[in-house]
Amino acid sequence: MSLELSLYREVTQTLSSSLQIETALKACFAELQPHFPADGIYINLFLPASQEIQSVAVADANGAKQLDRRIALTEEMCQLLQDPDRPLVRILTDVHQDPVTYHVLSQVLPQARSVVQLRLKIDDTHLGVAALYATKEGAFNNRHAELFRQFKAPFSLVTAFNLQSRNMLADNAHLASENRALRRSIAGQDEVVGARNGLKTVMEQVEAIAPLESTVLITGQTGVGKEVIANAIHQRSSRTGKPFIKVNCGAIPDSLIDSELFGYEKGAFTGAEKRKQGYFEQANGGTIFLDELGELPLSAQVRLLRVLQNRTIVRVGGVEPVELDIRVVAATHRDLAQMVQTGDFREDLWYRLNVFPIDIPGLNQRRQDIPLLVHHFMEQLAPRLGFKQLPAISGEDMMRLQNHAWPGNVRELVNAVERAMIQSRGGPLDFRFLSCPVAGHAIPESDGERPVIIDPSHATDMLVPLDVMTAKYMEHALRLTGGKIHGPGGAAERLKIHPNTLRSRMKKLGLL
Ligand SMILES: Nc1ncnc2c1ncn2[C@@H]1O[C@H](COP(=O)(O)OP(=O)(O)OP(=O)(O)O)[C@@H](O)[C@H]1O
Repeated sequence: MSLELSLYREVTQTLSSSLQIETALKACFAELQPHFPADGIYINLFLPASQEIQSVAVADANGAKQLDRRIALTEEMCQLLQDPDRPLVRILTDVHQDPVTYHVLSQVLPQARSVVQLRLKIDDTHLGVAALYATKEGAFNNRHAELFRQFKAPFSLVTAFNLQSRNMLADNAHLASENRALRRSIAGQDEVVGARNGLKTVMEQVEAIAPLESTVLITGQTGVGKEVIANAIHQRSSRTGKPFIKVNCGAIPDSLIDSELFGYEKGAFTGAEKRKQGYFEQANGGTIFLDELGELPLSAQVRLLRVLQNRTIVRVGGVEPVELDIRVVAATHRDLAQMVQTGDFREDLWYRLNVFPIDIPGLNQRRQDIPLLVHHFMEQLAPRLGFKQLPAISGEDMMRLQNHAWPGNVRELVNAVERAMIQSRGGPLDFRFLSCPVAGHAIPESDGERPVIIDPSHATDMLVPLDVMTAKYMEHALRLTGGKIHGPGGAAERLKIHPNTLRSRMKKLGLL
């Protein structure tokens, strides 16, 4: 058998010996080395779409590596490469002889001084080059070029397949990331955990009202998920993508309500150095979410009513009305109908807001959602708390969670899951700190350690107004905190309400 033929057989076999191009290239170089004064071999691909050369793999006597280096080409270089008259095999006694080769090799193989290059083509498509290189100039002659020429087909095939599988892998990675993004966006829509279970009726109302422009009033206890539902309405409306501005009405001091809600003109008051937009203007085109609406003082209620009626605002210190395109979603944990009766809430405003009320049941009325919620919060918290995989929860502890009273609703559940994850030592989560069963109406004190028994059956038939009861309880809380309202250990923290809300209620109840 001639030298050419036996070499061709060996090289073809080694090139097809591995799916790893660098492994195949290394074995191939071992076969070629005795016949060429070469120090190494490389394969480069031409990527016409991005006008780049992709350096794919390189091998020498010491080893081989897969590269993924991309080198940008000029328009002129691309034209040179695609020139049909570019020879199939070329010897460059000095790499400077060819501008494209020099441009590429100076970046990926700066030690190469001379090369014998084989152009890789399939069906007239220029794929790139396979080349032997030497670290000295003028290493190759015509005999080497002729010997190398016969490998055009095997090198082209191997390169084409490698290119195809690389593209497939890249496509797969791209599809996988698209898939993840889609899942995330679907999850975004379904962020409401329990939408098909305990919140099914609520979500039916959300789906029905979201596409309309109607004002919505969301009611439910603190921490029950009112903001989550307000968000779901916005996301499912035509205003999605536009601003969703949340205003905690209970957190704005009375004296600032007007300027915060409606903005102010330059010079409206001392310190008003330039015009400022209020929450309503910021929400223009989108949705304004008025949380803790029951805390809004009567004076601000009048102005809110005017906005709802006219869809215009006037900035503090201004005269011109500003037209707004706005959807109002309001929420409260208070009984507005009752407040209307006691004169604390304007009846006309209540009628305007109460167009489409959505009441969210407390967590203790939808215990079937608890496992789903726990899983959801574990997934949410895991990255921040450094969990590589989700911790387990024993059946006993899941029972404990399902039997707990949850006076703080979903917010309390989030906190309990976070606390259990922080305390976990790699084993299943331990929820023994929630030691109060439902039946006794025992609820944990805000420090979560000791259960407090609240047993209404000990009350007499003589009921006192709820405000009196609330005032007594607040006084009790202030005694325990030594009069401290806000900050760590303050009454607001222990009663789990915002300090401003506590202050405004104390004011209303005559405690301040
Ligand atoms: N159905 C739900 N799905 C996912 N997360 C929820 C759900 N309900 C509540 N949460 C989470 O529970 C916490 C409290 O919810 P949210 O702030 O919506 O309650 P809220 O009723 O508006 O509270 P507040 O009355 O204090 O304003 C948030 O962290 C929220 O993400």
